[in-house]
Amino acid sequence: MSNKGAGITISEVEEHISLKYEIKRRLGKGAYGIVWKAVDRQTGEVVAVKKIFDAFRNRTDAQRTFREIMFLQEFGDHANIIKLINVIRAQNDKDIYLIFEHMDTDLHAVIKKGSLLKDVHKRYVMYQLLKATKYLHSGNVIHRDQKPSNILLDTDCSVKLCDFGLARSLCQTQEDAGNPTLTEYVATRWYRAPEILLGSSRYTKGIDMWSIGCILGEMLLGKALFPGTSSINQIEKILSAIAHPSPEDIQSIKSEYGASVIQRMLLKPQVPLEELLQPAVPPDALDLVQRLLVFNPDKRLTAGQALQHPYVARFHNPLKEPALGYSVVLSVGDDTQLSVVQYRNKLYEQIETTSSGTAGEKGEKEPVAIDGEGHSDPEEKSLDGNGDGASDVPAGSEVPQPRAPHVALQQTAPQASPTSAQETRQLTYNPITHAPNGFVKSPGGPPHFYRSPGTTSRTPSHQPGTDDAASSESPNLSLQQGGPAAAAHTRSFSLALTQAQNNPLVRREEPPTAHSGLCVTTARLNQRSQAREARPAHRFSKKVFQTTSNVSGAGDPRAKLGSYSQAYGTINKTQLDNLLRSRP
Ligand SMILES: Nc1ncnc2c1ncn2[C@@H]1O[C@H](COP(=O)(O)OP(=O)(O)OP(=O)(O)O)[C@@H](O)[C@H]1O
Repeated sequence: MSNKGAGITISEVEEHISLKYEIKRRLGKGAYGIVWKAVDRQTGEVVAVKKIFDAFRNRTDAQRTFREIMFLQEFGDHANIIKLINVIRAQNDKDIYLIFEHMDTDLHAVIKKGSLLKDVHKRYVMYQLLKATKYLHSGNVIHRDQKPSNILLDTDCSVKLCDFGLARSLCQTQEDAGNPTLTEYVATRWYRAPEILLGSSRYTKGIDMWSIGCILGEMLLGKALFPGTSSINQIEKILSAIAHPSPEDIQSIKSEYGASVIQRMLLKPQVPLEELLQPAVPPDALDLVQRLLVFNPDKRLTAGQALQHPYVARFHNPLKEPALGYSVVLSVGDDTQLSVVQYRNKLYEQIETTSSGTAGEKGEKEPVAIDGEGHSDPEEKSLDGNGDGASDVPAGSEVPQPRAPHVALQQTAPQASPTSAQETRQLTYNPITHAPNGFVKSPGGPPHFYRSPGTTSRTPSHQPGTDDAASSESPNLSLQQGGPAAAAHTRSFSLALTQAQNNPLVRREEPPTAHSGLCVTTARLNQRSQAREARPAHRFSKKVFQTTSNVSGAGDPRAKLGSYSQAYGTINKTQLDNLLRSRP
C-alpha cells in the first residue's frame, strides 16, 4: 500500500485481488463502494469488482452487506439479475470484494446521454425490469432501491438489476412501526413511494412497482419525473401529478400524518402525468405509467400484471417469465439485527465452511410446491381480475428450481403467516457456487469463495430464468447512437469491447489504470458524506448524478441506525407540523 500526499492515499485494490483480477478501469462509485472493470487472469473473463469499504462498520452496514450477498446468491441465476461470481474478504477484515459479471453501463448514464433509447429500447428495458421484479416478488422479496443507476445495461440492451443492499424478505417483516430495525429505509427519494414518504409502516411489493413507474416516466421524459428536493417537496410533486387518492386510499397506507398532509397538498395546482409527459409519449406508455403511479399500493399493477400490459406485449412470453416457488428468507431475519461481529462471522463462517469442504448437501433442499399458477405470490392478480395471475406462468413453464444458497427456505402458502426464524429450515452450502466446487486460496491472500470458470460465462445457457429474448424476439436492440445497429451482434465480451471504442453508450469515466492499484484518499472513503460533497464534477453522468442529485436524494445512507426515516426516508412530525402551519 502506498501513502501519498497530505490525504492518506492507498492502493484501493489489494494484492491478492490484483493477482487474480487485472483491474482495467473504474466503472462507477456508489455510497458503499467502488466498482471496477477487471479481467480474471486465469479465465480471461471480464468481470466487475466491487469493493465495499468498511463493509461491517456498524450494524446497519453489516446487515446491508450480509443482505446484499445473501439475496444476490439467491436471485443471481435470473437472466435479468446481476450474477455474483465470487466473494473475497479483504486482508483488513473490514472491506469486502464482490466479483460480478460485467455490464457495459447503467440506465442512468444512458438516459443522460439523451436520445440513445428509442421507443423499442424503452419497452424492452421495461419488460426485462418487470421480469426481474416478478421473480424477486415471487420469492416474497422486495428490492426497495430500484432506480436507473441500479439497472445495468449491455450494448445489446439486456438489463440486469443490481444493488440488493436494501432488499428485504416480506416474510420476515412484521408491520411494526415500533420496530427500530424497520426504520432504516433509505431508497433514493425520487423513486420512493408516497406511503414510505408519509411514514407508513406497510412494506409491500408496491414499493418496487412505484419505483418502476418512476423509472418508466424517466425513460419517457428523459429526466427524473419527480425530482423532489426534500421529502415534503417529493410528496408535493407526486400529488400534483397522480390521480387524487380517495379517503380509503389514504387510510390504506396507515400513515399517522398522511391524511392532513395530503388534503393540504391536493389544494395546490395540479400538473397531471399526461401533461408532465410530453404529448409524444405513446398512449400505452402513458397508460402503464398511470397504472403504476397509483397512490394506493394495493391498486398499483403487480409485476405479473404489468408484464401483460400492451406496452410490453411485443416481448411478453409467460414461458420466459419465471417465478420462484418458495419464499426466500435469510438465515438472519430482517427484524433481527445482529452485532457487527456476528454478521461478519456469519458471513465468514460460510467461507470457512466452504474451505473445509463441509458445504451443505446440494440437492437435499426440496423444491417447494408451486401453486397452480406457477408462483407463490398471494397478492398477484391478473389484469383482467380473474384471480391470481394465471397467465403469468402457465403450467409447464420455465420455473427455476430452488438452488442451494445458505438461505433458509420456507414453504409459501397464500394463507400462511410469516414464518418465524425457528420454523425455517436452514441449509448451508457454498453460497456462491451452490456446489462444492472447490475452495481457492488466493496467492498470499485470505480465503474466498470461488466459482468455477464456466459457470459465469455470459454465453446464454440453459440456466433457470435465462431467456434469449434479446436475440430471438427483439432483433436490432443494440444501443447505438443514431438508431439500432444494422449488424447482428452477439452478447460476447469481444463485441462489447469493440463497441466500447465508438459506442457512446459505453462509459469512459476513468482512464485505464496503469496497474491494478488505484489510488484515492482513505479519508475520502471513510467520510462518505463529506466526500460526496467534495467530489469534483465529472465528465460522465453517473458520477455527476451521485455527487449531486442521487446522493442528496438518498441522504447519507450511512447515517446511524434509526436516523434514516426521520432525516431522509419519511417525513417526521416536526416537518409536518411546520408544513401545516406554514401553508394555507
Ligand atoms: N456488474 C457491474 N458491471 C458494470 N458496472 C457496474 C456493475 N455493478 C455496478 N456497476 C456500476 O457501479 C455503480 C455502483 O454500483 P452499486 O449500485 O452496486 O454500488 P452501491 O455503492 O451499492 O451504490 P448505491 O450508492 O446506489 O447504494 C452502478 O450504478 C453501476 O454504474
